[in-house]
This record gives sequence, structure tokens and C-alpha cells, in this order.
Amino acid sequence: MGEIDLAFVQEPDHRPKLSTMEVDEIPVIDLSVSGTETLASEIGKACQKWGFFQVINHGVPLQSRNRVEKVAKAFFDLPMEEKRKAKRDEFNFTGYHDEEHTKNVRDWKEVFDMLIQDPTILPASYDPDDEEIRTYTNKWPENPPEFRETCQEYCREVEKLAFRLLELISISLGLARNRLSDMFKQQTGVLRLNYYPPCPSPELALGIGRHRDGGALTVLAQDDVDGLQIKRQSDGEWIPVKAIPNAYIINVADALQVWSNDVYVSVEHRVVVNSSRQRFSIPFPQCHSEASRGACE
Ligand SMILES: O=C(O)CCC(=O)C(=O)O
Ligand SMILES: [Fe+2]
Repeated sequence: MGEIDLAFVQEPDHRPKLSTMEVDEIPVIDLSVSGTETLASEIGKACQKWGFFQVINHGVPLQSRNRVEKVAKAFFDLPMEEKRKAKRDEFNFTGYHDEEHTKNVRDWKEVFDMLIQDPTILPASYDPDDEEIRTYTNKWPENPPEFRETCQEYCREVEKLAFRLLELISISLGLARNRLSDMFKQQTGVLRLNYYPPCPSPELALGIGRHRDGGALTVLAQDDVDGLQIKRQSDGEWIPVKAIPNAYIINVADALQVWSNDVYVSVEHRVVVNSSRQRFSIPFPQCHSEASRGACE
């Protein structure tokens, strides 16, 4: 089957069409202009119709984002044996990983996962009667030396944006401003660095197969290489999300769909790879332990 391992090959129905179609439909919301009520209403409409929107003038310092992008590139550029020193293991899911599967097909990507709250204490199982807990800690690479501090600083900045968005979403649902954000005093999210290397058969594989995100919402930074596609609700077509420099892509995740009684939608998305350019993205999921257990109010 061509030049890639069969483990990466999608079933024919799920292979991407590598068209150059560009669609500019997903709402772009400027967080610096309108008043709170207007913003909440725009966001609410986007969450209903698309489950996705982009934000500009969002308050995350560009310097902090540039720095984290730089250390991510430097880390994934390291030789494989160096990256594997920070590899995930069976006891701790943090660190480097290059064997993730989505829907049983291997993704064409490498990732680095770090806990936003270190240590993070989580229930040992999804069984609500199981009292056992597990403690997880971060695994940091030695190189680049500024990796840890840079990522931690970025997490603090992007978390402020995630909380602001949760407040606006709460207002948009007719709830008190802090109704949703109050559930996140105990943060259990994992900041992920995604690296998609060039792929010799981009018509057969995906950077990430189709999926919906867990948690409440995801705040995603992507670079200038397109690749993210979402499944349009109106007709089930896969449409690309155009990268706007320095914007964030926000998507409703599963817990928010449940909390909104299915008014807001957690939409399927995937990542298409290409044969010439590498791509980087950084998702920040807003999660908490009840959401990650699936036990939502
Ligand atoms: O790389 C992207 O643009 C999307 C990443 C994503 O969907 C995920 O990590 O869940
Ligand atoms: Fe995702």
C-alpha cells in the first residue's frame, strides 16, 4: 500500500479529499470590541450552529505563544532517541508519544502531553463507586532547557482565555457568569503539543482521525499550515478551518454539549496532513475530573 505502514491507512470512506477548497465560514469573533452581552450572544450562536469559532484580540500575549511554538519545534526536531527519553509509560500518560491511534487507525503525528496542574489527582476508574485515586506528575525533557518554564507560562496565559470564554458561554446559556468556570477550580486538563511530520501518502492517512474532544471546550493554537477540518452540521461535508495568524480556534467539547442540553454541539473534526510541510498545533482542553468521568450535571 504505497510508502506508509498499513497501520496508518484509513478505510476508503474516511480518506481525505485533498482538494484546495477554501471555506471561510466559521465565525471569527473579536474579543476586544463588543460588550459582554453582545459577545456572549455571538458565541452562543457559533456554538449552536458550528460548535467551532475563532477568536482574535484574545489577550494571550503573542510572545508567550511564539516562545512555546519555538520550544515545541526544537523538541520535535531532536533525534528520536532523545525524544524517547521523555516517553509516556504505562504508569504515567504525560510526556512524548508517537503511537496514538484514533478509531483504531494510527495517527500520523507525534505528541507531547503535560498536566496543567502538577500533580493531578484523578479517579482510578470511571466507576462512580470506585474510591481509588491515582496521582500523575509531569515528565519533562532535558532539552530544550527552557521547555518546562515556557510551557508552564503559556498554560497560565491560555487558561485565562479559557476562563473568560467559559464565563461568556455561561452568560450565553442564561446562567450566572461563574456557573461553568466554578467547576474548574480543580483543573485536570492536559496541554498537548502536536507535531505532524510531512507524510508521503497524505491521501491515505490522517494526522488525527475523526473525533470529538472530551472536556468542556478546547482552545487551539495552530500554525500557518492548514490541516484542521470539521464536519459541517448542515450537510456532513468535511470543511477546512482557515488558519488566521495568531487567532485561537475554540470548539465545544462533549461535556459542554451535555451541560447545554444538546443546544451547543461537540462537532467531529480531523487533521489532514500534507507531503511537503510539517505542521504544529497546541490544544488546551478545559477539563475537570467530573467531566473526565463523564458524570455531568
Ligand atoms: O491539530 C489540530 O488542528 C487539531 C488537534 C485536535 O483536534 C486534537 O488534538 O484533539
Ligand atoms: Fe480534537
